[in-house]
Amino acid sequence: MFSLDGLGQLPAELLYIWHTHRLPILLSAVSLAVVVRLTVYLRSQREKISVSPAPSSPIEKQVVELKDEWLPENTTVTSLVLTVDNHAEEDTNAIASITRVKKGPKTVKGKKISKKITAAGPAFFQKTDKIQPLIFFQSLSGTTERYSAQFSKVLSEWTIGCDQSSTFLEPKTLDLSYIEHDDYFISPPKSDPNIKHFYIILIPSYNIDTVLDIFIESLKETHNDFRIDTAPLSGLLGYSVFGFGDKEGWPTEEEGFCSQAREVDKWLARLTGKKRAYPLGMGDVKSDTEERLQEWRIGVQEALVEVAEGRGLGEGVPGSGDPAESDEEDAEDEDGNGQAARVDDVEDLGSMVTSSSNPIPVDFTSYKSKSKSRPAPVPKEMVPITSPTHAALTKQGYSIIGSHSGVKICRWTKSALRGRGSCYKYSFYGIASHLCMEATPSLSCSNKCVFCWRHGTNPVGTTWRWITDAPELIFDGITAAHYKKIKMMKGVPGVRAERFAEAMRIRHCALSLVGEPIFYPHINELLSIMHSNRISTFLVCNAQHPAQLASLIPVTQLYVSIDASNKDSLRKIDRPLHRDFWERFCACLDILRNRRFEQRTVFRLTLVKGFNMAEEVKGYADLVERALPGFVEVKGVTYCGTSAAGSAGLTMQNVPFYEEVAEFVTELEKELNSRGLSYGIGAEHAHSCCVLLADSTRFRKDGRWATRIDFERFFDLYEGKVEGSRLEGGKVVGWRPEDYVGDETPEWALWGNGGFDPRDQRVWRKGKGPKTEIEGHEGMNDKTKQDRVTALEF
Ligand SMILES: Cc1cc2nc3c(=O)[nH]c(=O)nc-3n(C[C@H](O)[C@H](O)[C@H](O)COP(=O)(O)O)c2cc1C
Ligand code: SF4
Repeated sequence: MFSLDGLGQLPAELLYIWHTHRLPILLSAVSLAVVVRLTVYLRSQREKISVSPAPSSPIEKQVVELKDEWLPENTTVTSLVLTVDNHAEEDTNAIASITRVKKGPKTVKGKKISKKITAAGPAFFQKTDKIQPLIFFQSLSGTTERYSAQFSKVLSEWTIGCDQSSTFLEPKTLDLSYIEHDDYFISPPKSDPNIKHFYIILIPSYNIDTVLDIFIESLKETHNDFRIDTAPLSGLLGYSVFGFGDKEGWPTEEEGFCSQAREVDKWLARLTGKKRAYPLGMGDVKSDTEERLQEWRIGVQEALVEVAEGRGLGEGVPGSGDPAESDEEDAEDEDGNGQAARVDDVEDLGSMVTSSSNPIPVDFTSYKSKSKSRPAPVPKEMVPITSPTHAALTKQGYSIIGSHSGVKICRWTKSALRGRGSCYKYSFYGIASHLCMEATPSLSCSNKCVFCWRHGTNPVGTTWRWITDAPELIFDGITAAHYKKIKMMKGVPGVRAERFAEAMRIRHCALSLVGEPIFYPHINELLSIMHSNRISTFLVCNAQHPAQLASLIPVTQLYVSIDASNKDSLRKIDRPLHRDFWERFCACLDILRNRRFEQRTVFRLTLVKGFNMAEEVKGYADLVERALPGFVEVKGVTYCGTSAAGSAGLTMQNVPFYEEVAEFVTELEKELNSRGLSYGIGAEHAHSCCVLLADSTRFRKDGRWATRIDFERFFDLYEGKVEGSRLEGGKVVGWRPEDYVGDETPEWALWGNGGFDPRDQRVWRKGKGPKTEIEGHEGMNDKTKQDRVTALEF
C-alpha cells in the first residue's frame, strides 16, 4: 500500500535513480524529442492524395506534382500533389472538396532595414565610353508607336548633328511587347563595358487590363525581389519617361490622366537609384501631345549633353551633383501606397540585414498593417467594349461574347458550305468544317507567341483576374453568334442548300481560336454543356497551366501546343509570362501522358523556319517519348502579315514550304521509330500544310490507318449508353480513345495523296492557282509554289 513514509522517501529515491541512470535517461529523452519532432515535421509535409486506387496494368501512372503557385487563384486545394490518371469526375471532386491549409501569421521580432537607395552612377569616361540611348515604347492602338517612330527619327538626327556626336551611338527603338523585360529591366544590357545605356520610355495609359500591367508588374516584382539588388538599374546613365493620355476621359492626374506613365516613372526611380535625368513628360493626345513631346525631347537632349560632357545628371540627381531629390519615393512602400513594407519571412529579413547598416525598429508581430488597409482589387472586364482589343477583334470578324469569350466562323466553314473543301480536321478525323464552330472562353493567355497576330492589344496575364461570365451565357452567346454568321452566308453564291441546312446544327467545337481556353475557371462546366448538346470538343492549350489541365474533364481530343523542343527555343518563340514556364510545360506533358488512355491526346507542332525547325527533331522526339500522345500534328506557321508579326521578326521567309514540313515529319518519324516508338504518318492535308503522325499501335485497324473519330459512339460512352473499356482494379472506370475510333482514314487523305476530298471542288483564288509565279521563287516547281501559296493562306 502507498504510505506517507514512502512518499517522504520518494525524493531520495528519485535522486538515487537519477544519479545511477542519468546517462540512459538523458539519451532516451533526446531520442524521444527527436522522434516527436520528426513525426511533426513529416506530418506537416505535403500529403500525397491518390484519389483513385492504384491502377491495374497496363496503364502506368506517375505522380505529377502541382506546385502551389500553379494552382488557380480561389481554388481550394490542400494537397499539392494529384494523381491525375483518374476518372475525371473523381479529379474534379477531389479538387473541390479540399481546402487549402491557411498558413498562420508568423511572429517574428526584428529590425526592418531601410531600403534607402544609395546607388552611385556608373563612371562615364568621355574618352573611352559611348552612350547608347534606348527608346522603349508600348502601344495598343498605334498612337504611341507613331510618336515613338517620329521621336526616334528626330533624336537619331540630333545625335549625329550635335557637338557630342562622337559620344553617341545610334538610338535603338524597342517595343516592350517584343522584348524580354528581364533582359533590360533587371540589369542594364551587358555587352561592351564601354557602352553605357540611357533609357527613354514612351507609354500610354489604360485603366483596363492590358500588357502594360505586365510591364509595370515586372518592374514592381524586380524591386520587391529580395534576391535582387534594390537598385539593379543603377548602372544606367539615366532615364526619362513620357506618357500619352487622354484628358477628355481622364481630365486630371487624380482621375487617372497618364496614370501608368507615372507608375513606370516611379518604379524606375527606385530601380535606378533615382536616375531620373529629366522629369516625367505627359501629353494629351486630343490637344497638346506634339508640343509637350517636343519640349520634353529638348530637355532629354540637354540631359544627354550633360552626361556626354561628363557632368553626370546635374544638380539634385544621384550619381552626380548633390543628391537632394525629395525622399517621397523612399517613403512609400513596395506597393506605392505609403505603408510600411511588411516582412513575412525571416529570409527577407536576412537579405535586408545584410544590405544596410541603419536598422529601423519595426514590430513584426502584426500580420496586417494597422494603417490604411488596401481594398481588394475590383475585377475588371477582360475585353471591355471600349478597348482597342475589342475593336481589333471585331474588325477581324470575331464576335465577342460577354467580356472574355470569342467566336468566329473560319474560312474553311465558308469553304465547306460552298462545297470547296474542309480543313485538315475533316481529312484526319472526319469533322466537316461547316458543322464546326471555333470559339474560346478566354481571349487572354499567358504567352506572347511570335506568330500570334494579337500582340500589343491582347489581354495577357498569369492568373485569372477578370469578371467571369457564366458558362451558360457563353454557350448561348457563342452558338447564337455562330448561327447568325452562318445565316449571313445564305445569299453567298455557291452555298449548297443541303450543307447550309446541316450547318444549322453545330456538331463540333474547336476550342482554340486565340487565347487559352483552360484559363477560364468554369471550363469543365462549359465542356459539359457542349457534350450534353452532343457537340464534340477539341481543346487546344498552351502547356502553361498544369493545375487546370490536370482537373480538366475528358474532351473528345485534347491538344497541347508544342511550339519548341527545348527551353531556350520555347522562351524565344512563345515568350511566356511565367518565369517557370519550362517546368509548367514539362508538368503538362506528364499530365498528358497520364491521361492518354482517357481521351485522344495530340501534340500540335507549329513550324516556324529560323525559330523551331532546324536541328530540333531529336528534341521533339524527346517530348513525344515523354508524353506519348496518340497523335502529332505538324503544321507550317500561318503568316498573318500584320505589323505585329513584322515587329516580332517574322517574315515570309519564316514560313516553311510544304516539302520542308514533309521532310521534317519524315525525319521525326524515323527518329521515333529508332527509339522503338511506333509512330507513322497517318494522313496529310497539303492544302493547309499539315501532316499527321499517329501511334500505329493504337490507331490502325486491320493494317490500315484509322485516325477518324466515331462521334456518336463518343456521346454514347459519355452518356453511359455503352460501357467503356478502361479498367482499374478489374472494374470499368470509363472509356478509352480506342472505344471511339471511327472509320478507316480515307484513301485520298493518306500520306502521298494530298488530303483533299475528291467530292469537293478545288477552287484557286484569283492569281493563286498552281500556275502562279511567285516573285523571287521562279526556280520552284509547280507543286512547291502551290504549297507555298497555300501555306501562307491559313
Ligand atoms: C479603354 C481605354 C482606357 C484608357 N484609359 C486611360 C487612362 O486611364 N488614362 C489616360 O490618361 N488615358 C487613357 N486612355 C487613353 C489612351 O491612353 C490614349 O488614347 C493613348 O493615346 C493610347 O495610346 P496607344 O494608341 O499607343 O495605345 C484610355 C483609352 C482607352 C481606349
Ligand atoms: S498561345 Fe495561342 S493565343 Fe496565346 S499567344 Fe500563343 S498563339 Fe496567341
